[in-house]
Amino acid sequence: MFAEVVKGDSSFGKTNTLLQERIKSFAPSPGKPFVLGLPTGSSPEGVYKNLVAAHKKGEISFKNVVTFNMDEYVGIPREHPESYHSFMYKNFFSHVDVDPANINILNGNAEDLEEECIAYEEKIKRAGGIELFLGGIGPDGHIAFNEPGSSLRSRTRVKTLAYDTIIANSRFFGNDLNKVPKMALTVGVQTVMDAREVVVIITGPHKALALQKCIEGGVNHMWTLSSLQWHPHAMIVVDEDATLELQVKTVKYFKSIEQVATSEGFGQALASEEFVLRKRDSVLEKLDSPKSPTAKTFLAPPKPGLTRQITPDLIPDSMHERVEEQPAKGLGLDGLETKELPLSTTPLFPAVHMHKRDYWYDCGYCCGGSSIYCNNYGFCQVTILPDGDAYGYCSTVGSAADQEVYTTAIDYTDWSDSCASSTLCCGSDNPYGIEYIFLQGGLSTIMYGCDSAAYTTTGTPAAGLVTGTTTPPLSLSDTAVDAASSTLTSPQESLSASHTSLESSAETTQSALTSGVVTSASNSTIGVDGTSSDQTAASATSRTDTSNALPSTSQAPTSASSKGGGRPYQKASNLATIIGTCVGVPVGVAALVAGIVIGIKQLRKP
Ligand SMILES: N[C@@H]1[C@@H](O)[C@H](O)[C@@H](COP(=O)(O)O)O[C@@H]1O
Repeated sequence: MFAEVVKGDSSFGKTNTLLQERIKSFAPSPGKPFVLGLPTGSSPEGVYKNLVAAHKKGEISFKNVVTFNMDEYVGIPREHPESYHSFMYKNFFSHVDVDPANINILNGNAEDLEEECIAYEEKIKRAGGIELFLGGIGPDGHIAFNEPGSSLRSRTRVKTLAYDTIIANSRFFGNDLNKVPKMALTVGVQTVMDAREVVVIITGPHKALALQKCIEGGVNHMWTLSSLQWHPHAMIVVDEDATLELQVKTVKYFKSIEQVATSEGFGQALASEEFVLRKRDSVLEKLDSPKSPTAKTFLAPPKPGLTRQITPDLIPDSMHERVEEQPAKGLGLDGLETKELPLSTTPLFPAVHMHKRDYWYDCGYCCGGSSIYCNNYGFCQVTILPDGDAYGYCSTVGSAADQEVYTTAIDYTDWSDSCASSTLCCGSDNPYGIEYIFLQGGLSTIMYGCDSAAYTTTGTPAAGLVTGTTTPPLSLSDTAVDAASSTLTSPQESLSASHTSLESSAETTQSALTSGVVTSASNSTIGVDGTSSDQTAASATSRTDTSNALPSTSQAPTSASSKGGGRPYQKASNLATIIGTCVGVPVGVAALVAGIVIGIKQLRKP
């Protein structure tokens, strides 16, 4: 696309000059008329004036010019002053020597409008196609009446006018929108594009946006003129006002290339089709000459016998069939030598997976008939660390003498700490029994033992170790097992986490004990006068008074010199809660009974 920026009215002069040049150089004759596409509107008015003037001066004849107008309103008589028929005769045809038989304008009053449009396309074709289409645009960038959204491949057809166009054209109808026809016949975008050359006049600031969209934007059916970007010979002649929305760079670019082209002697010349064809023939002749390296004889003919199936047989196969199953032994895919490395003898994980876990067994297991228990009121905890250490923990609340937390740590490998003749029972006579459990092979085997100061003797692992199945004698619940499995972590992580957990457990328990979590149940649940004779039963059952509470951390043995000679004392995280739960229920029940008894007594009072 070429845009020529001219000043004011000179746009008409330029276009006029160009048209005259084209017609003259074409040298039209009755057998070879110049086919000219023409627009209406104020934009081409000046061009028509100039052409008429030139004709009157004898500079140009339109005798052998065939014209095809772009468009016409539907529904207004051709004699209507604003019909495009009237416009064309008034502004051009009546003043030049054009043969009326060569004038083609769409008939907006045709009985069959579609037929009229099809016939129009056919007439253009029979006339040899349009040599030059002159055009203008609407403010919305439409060319002819190809309103926004028109197909860029459209051809002559009936078109509904856009509201913007009706408003724009109302100036010709006394500014009365109702008088503006709503339909028109128009050549299509493709009809314009088929012309050998397209020249469009765009003037005035009201068309600046359309010009910008068409030149700087992409090809878009909302600005149908933009289709000219595809045209090999399109020229837009604009005035300065129309360039207002263009980038300065764009305007300067077009101005500069025009200057260069003119100074180099190219101007806006457009060789005739005949000239181009002649040129092409002579070029082909040269190329085909036997002396030419591109002559046909130089092109190697296809080798005889070399045949190829036109359509290859489509034999379905699957990808795996195309790939070699096994690479050649000793060779990798990329041809590199490979060799099998022996499997490492060091397992990634120790055969025995130690799971860090605090096992709390409820009172039932510790006290109620379990062969492993601390004593009648024992709470047992075993913490197994990934390095194989197991921290045993046992506490009792049975009596003042038993209210001592016992702890020890036993190396997994150091079975001398185990009771050599363990029967898995620390025994009711051993108030400081320790249980420890090892989970082996993902809980498939459970090893457990029993240890206490009294029972610690030297012995072999087998003596103190009993292997069991997944149903541990301590009846680990499914939840406990699941939780144990979920604690599978790297030894380093587990070790560090377990230390952190143990530290925080100690703090939690300390704070729980100090804040009286254990006693709160008795205060709130019992709700009876502590001096009542019924309290004795309640407190005897519940053991929730602070005197019976577990010792604080400071009271617990903390060194290897404590009973059992174990490692530093470790507190359990939820010891207080468990105790609270264990003792809370009987306390609650007792309180309820006590309350009822007191209530009955009070009722009986006169
Ligand atoms: N159908 C015509 C177009 O062919 C013309 O280009 C346009 C612009 O008219 P003007 O030049 O008066 O602005 O008006 C009408 O919509």
